[in-house]
Amino acid sequence: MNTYQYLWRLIMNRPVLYMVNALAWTAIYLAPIAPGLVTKQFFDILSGASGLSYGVWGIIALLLGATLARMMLIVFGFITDVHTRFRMGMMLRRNLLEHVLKQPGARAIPVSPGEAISHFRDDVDQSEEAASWSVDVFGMTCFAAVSSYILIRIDAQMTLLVFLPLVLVVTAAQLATARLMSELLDSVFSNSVNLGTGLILLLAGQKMRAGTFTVGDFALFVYYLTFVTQFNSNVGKFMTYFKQMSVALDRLTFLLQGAPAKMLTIVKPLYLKKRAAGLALANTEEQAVDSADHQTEPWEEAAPQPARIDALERLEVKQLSYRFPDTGRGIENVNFNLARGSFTVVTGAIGSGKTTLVRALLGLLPKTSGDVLWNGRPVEDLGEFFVPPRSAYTAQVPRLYSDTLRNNILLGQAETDDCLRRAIHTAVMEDDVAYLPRGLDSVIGPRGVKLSGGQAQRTAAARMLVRSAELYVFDDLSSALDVETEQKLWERLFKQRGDATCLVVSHRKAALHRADHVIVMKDGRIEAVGSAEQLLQSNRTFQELWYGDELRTVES
Ligand SMILES: Nc1ncnc2c1ncn2[C@@H]1O[C@H](COP(=O)(O)OP(=O)(O)OP(=O)(O)O)[C@@H](O)[C@H]1O
Repeated sequence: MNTYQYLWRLIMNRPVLYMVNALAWTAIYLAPIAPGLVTKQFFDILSGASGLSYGVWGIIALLLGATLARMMLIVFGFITDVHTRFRMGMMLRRNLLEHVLKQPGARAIPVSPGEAISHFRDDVDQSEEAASWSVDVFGMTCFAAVSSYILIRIDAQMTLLVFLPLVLVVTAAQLATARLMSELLDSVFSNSVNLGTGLILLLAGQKMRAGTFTVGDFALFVYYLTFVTQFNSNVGKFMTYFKQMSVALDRLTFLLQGAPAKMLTIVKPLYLKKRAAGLALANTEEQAVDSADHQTEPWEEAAPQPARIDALERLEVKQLSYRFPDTGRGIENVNFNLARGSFTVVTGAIGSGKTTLVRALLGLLPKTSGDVLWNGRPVEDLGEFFVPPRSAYTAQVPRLYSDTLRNNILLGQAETDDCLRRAIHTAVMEDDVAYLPRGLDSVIGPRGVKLSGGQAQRTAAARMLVRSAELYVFDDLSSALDVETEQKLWERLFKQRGDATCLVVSHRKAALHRADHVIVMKDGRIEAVGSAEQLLQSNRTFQELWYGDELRTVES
């Protein structure tokens, strides 16, 4: 999709609303034609070049009426413009977000979250801006056409001088490279218009002396020139915005990671609340889209019933592989089974593939090959399947938000019974909550900066434990915990988990001791499987990890 097609598809998002907006702004830009002609008449009357047809008060009343009418048009134009822009921007953000949310969680965006947010904000704004200015350019072109027709009829030579700067502007904007900033273009525009004004003054003086040009004509030229100035700089602005829109399109397409750019502009319902006032037309369009795709708004539907799930008896992972496209590293042909109620620890040296394994299993990374079977049935879409109440997951790096501790843990889930208190207790957070100035209602700062590393990890654990799940997956939960706290955490978890199944990435003895099975990873493959006792006898990697941990404990 090139930039023209992108602009066209944005416009076709709400074609009727766009047309209403274009008509409103065309009327606004054409509005000065009438007061220009009235002004000419006024000065011609004063200088005696024309007879008195309306009277001076009549002319003043006409000017006031034209100004009032233009003001009302401008108010209407702003309303239509806001509606048009808002819907374009919402459509882009909605479609982009839908795409991102459907991607495997760990590869949802190809850039950092901060960069993605700025693409969502700035690139969408740039696109909206260019689309919105296309309306102004159309309106101003209509003004240029009508005014030049009137001016040519008065004096063709002078008209050329008025419109000469326009030609310069369009050429300058066309030649402008990415490095030529819009400020520089602006200065080119205003100076070329000043030049034009000077030339008109020089020529008008001569012609007025020769009697071929009236004071009214002069007033009309100067009056229209003001609007031609606007036209010049706005055409230039549109061209600059259009170029920026092309960059914005590239960035937004990059976020789609290979998906077709057309999906950005697919028209889908926005679920905007219907307004009592506002544009009847816009409402009609909204309703048309709504009735085509959806009969009711999501919040008007009955609350979704919790998914009926098939309790986990046995999870089988067969030949699971994933390779990172850039490094070629990852996991290769991983096979293991988890029985209901078992506690399995995945261990291995740094970079051996533990995180990649759990992420590929949960569909957070798109598996290259292999199968996952839940009670013997293959799971089609791992990312959609492995969510509460089937499974809950704590990532190695907790993702916390600038909100209260309570909201960070609940993450939108309703606070029922004493689930929150139990989750906090299992995650060994009760003392931290007691010491925080406002307890669970303390705001923890951007990314949870007000919490220590251990507190942040336990908050993430509480977030997972507050959800009841058949399968709990912990990725190196204890890396920022002291040995004593970690010991407590596993003890409490063992007491409270019932027959939930646990898959834990860890190299710590507190977890390894409790494991029914330990899986040792090396270079992306399973090197050995067994109990900690068996592996201590037979596996060198495991021995190194075990004694290395002991050494670290002694040193600390
Ligand atoms: N985002 C990534 N892009 C490319 N390669 C990656 C990426 N993440 C991990 N890898 C590579 O994949 C391999 C497995 O990494 P992984 O993070 O799964 O190891 P790990 O055993 O979990 O390590 P750690 O103990 O540090 O968490 C490593 O060689 C690593 O360099």
